[in-house]
Amino acid sequence: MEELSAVDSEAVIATRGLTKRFRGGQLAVEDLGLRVPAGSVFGFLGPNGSGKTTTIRMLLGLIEPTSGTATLLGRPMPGAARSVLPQVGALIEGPALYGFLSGRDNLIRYDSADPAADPRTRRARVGAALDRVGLTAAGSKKAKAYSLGMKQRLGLASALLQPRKLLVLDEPTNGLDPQGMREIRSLVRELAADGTTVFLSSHLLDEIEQVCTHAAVMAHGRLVVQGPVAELAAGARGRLAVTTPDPADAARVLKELGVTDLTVTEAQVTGELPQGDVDLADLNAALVRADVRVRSFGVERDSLEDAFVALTGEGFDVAG
Ligand SMILES: Nc1ncnc2c1ncn2[C@@H]1O[C@H](COP(=O)(O)OP(=O)(O)OP(=O)(O)O)[C@@H](O)[C@H]1O
Repeated sequence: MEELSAVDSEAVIATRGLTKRFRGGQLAVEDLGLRVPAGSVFGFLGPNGSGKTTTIRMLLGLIEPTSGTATLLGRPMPGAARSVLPQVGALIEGPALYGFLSGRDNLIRYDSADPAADPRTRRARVGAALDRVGLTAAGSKKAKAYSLGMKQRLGLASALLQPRKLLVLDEPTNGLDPQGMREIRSLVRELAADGTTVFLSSHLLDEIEQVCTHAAVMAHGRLVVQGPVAELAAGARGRLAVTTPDPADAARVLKELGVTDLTVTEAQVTGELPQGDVDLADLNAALVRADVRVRSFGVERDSLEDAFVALTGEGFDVAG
């Protein structure tokens, strides 16, 4: 078992051939090889139904894989669950809260259920966790009076009662308003700055771009791509945009130079840059030589969303 950690000691989560077929025959996750580097904020991205929750449940030892292996903090799951899980904070599905108890009392109750938690230091631990998520002032309010964002933060506080090497968050901003989303995102950044590896699933691309250092993209139970977010976004080519009072002439020149998928409007031409190395200065010079008057000239950087669509040929169910 120890060789597993020797193979990839810097990976906090590593899976090989991880597969889950449910009893009804539904193949939810297929041959997944995931690698989550230590210290990363890792976005696990995919449309609804692409297998994210099923993967997370296998990682945490809540369900058995049909085949393949998973290691968490270098130890095999589900075999090492008893020694590994105390170092992992998890928030999957909405947090289970007692509405009639205050936020603070919810955490006290949660902490009391942990046999390893010292009762003498409980109040201090709960106070620190409330402080961590910015709920100190609201700590004595009943949880049922909390906004969704506050409930989600209280759930995070419960995952932070003990020091954690890894936090696993399943759709932590689902159902939150923009302000609630921002709060969770900044909390995730703070936790990562303290050295905690954060693995979070989301179906929102811009969220992943804003907060994650690394990402993996799932579609139909399979891994499409994984790596540093900056590299994933660079995977898609940029789109050239030229603003000009002579769009027809500009389009003709650009076409001759290999620009494809041209779109011409009254004052602008956009198109896909040709494959390979293209010097934008040459394109601009060619336009000028052909007496095309250029007001602005540039490449619109593709987002991770463009990269995703290019890779999978599908978009996201953003409403879902
Ligand atoms: N217990 C189960 N029994 C049978 N099929 C299941 C079960 N759980 C999930 N599935 C199916 O497996 C596939 C992947 O589901 P999963 O919940 O892992 O996706 P997801 O990416 O987490 O989506 P969501 O964000 O909607 O939870 C879906 O087609 C789902 O219907």
